[in-house]
Amino acid sequence: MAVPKSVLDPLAGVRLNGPTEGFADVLTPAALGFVADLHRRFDGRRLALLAERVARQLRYDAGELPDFRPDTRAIREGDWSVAPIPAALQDRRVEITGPVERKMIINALNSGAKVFMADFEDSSAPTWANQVDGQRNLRDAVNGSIEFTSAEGKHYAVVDDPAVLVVRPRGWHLPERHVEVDGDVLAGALLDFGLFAFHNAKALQARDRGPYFYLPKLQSMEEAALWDDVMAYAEDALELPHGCMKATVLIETLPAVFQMHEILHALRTRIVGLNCGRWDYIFSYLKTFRAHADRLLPERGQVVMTVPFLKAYSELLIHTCHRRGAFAMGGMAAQIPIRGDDEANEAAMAKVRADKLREVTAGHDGTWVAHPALVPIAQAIFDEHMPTPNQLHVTRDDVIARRDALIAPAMGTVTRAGFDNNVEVCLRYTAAWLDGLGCVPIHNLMEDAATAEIARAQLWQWLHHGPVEFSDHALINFALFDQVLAAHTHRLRESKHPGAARATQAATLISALTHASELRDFLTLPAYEHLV
Ligand SMILES: CC(=O)SCCNC(=O)CCNC(=O)[C@H](O)C(C)(C)COP(=O)(O)OP(=O)(O)OC[C@H]1O[C@@H](n2cnc3c(N)ncnc32)[C@H](O)[C@@H]1OP(=O)(O)O
Ligand SMILES: O=CC(=O)O
Ligand SMILES: [Mg+2]
Repeated sequence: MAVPKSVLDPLAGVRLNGPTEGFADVLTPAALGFVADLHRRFDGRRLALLAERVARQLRYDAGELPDFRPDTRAIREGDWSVAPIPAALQDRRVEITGPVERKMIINALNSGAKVFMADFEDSSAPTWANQVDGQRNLRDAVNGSIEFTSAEGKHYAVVDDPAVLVVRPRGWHLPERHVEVDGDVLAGALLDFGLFAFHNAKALQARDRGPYFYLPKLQSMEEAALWDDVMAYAEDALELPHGCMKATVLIETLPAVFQMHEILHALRTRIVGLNCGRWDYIFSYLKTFRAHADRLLPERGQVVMTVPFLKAYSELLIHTCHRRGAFAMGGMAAQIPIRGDDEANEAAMAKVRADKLREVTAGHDGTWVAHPALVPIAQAIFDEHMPTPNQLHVTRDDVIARRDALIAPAMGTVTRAGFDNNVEVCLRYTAAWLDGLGCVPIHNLMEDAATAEIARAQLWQWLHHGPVEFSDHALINFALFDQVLAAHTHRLRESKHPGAARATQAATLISALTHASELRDFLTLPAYEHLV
């Protein structure tokens, strides 16, 4: 591996605040020097873009509504396409996602899915050990040496023709406090991207696969351009061909839906597609309109992809991508297999099938699943309705970009059960996350950082924009919230659920965030203060 020329004294100015024992093979001086170099070149821009997010949100709080940008009209109306897409990514009909845990990586690579998105974001709790072990696991997956033996003696190894690996680093907002450069805390995104690229890009490039990334939670084309510059610099520094690092961007914030052409354009030499990250998108809708009492959402179960603002978003994404030669990936249905109850399982699988059928017939080129058992289900539907590797030819010229449709309020109700479920999910997810688990099943649904954030943001809105009524006309109030939270905290503490030992700590956090007069941007930022 060539060491970037700029890294003359790799460790000068780098301080590790986490344990290093057992991590030396990942945290090599050259790898850390590379990451520090990225920090010095790009962190100032990252911080400025995060400040722009705050300023943008203040404008929304003051009544402004998100809209298409007048200054980028030429990009939207111009005639251009993204660069050709590599063979390994031409057929992405089913993508499995999951945290960077060793056994799950092997299971995901073997799942039969075309792509495995290895996730340092929504499904990962960024403990220092999770981050560094995750990098080692991915390096071993790339070099073909990954194996695992469970406590029960079951052996795991990767089969022939595994899924294509795509890595999702953390979003721009998350810090990695275990690494400081020149006294600044490193960005989680730069650590995840930097270590993965440093250890694997060349090896991947040498095969018919490459260094491929999913980029989460972007709000603007400038944030996309920052990623483009980081990747271009990394390609030079690691002596890789320009454009070999490929990106798929999640459109999972409300501001970003108004800049899809612009984001594709900013990354046009390396972007492969956009993905409908529906859960964060709903969370972002809630956050963007945190001061708009006329745009509260009904309970989570009613905010499905056929609700007008979500339908408008997914269809505009398909139309935009296909106009530019990029793939329009679908998203994640939250249902997972239910063991021991055939009827409930069949009902859950029917919901997954319906969701995938909607996606493929709308024109999506592929979709996400959360669990290996869902791969054949999603694949059967895409195989039946998408005989070609993708459907770039489905242009969806019927779709018109209309601001009001993209922000339309959603009708529905809040039931006592929906309120109770939001409290339970917030609490149990936060407790599991504090215990180092970033994705857990709760009542047979996958819950991760994005789905839990919806629950948290909704509770805040219903309580602060009151009086909000339940469907039975009783009022939602803080006394009830406190009572329901206390009951769930007690139940969790007594249970064997993940995070049971963290129940009280999680409850204190959720209570503070819900009572606070301002809706905080991310649950994971204050929670990170408590993570080891
Ligand atoms: C909003 C978004 O960002 S979506 C993307 C982020 N979310 C995700 O990636 C979801 C990932 N999924 C998961 O973490 C898990 O499926 C959960 C937590 C939802 C459920 O996990 P479990 O309850 O352990 O599932 P279950 O017990 O049915 O697992 C059965 C087997 O499948 C494996 N498995 C389950 N999900 C996955 C996965 N996503 N990838 C790889 N293997 C998996 C398990 O490791 C287990 O393997 P084993 O039989 O060899 O021991
Ligand atoms: O990252 C995906 C989402 O739905 O959020
Ligand atoms: Mg997300």
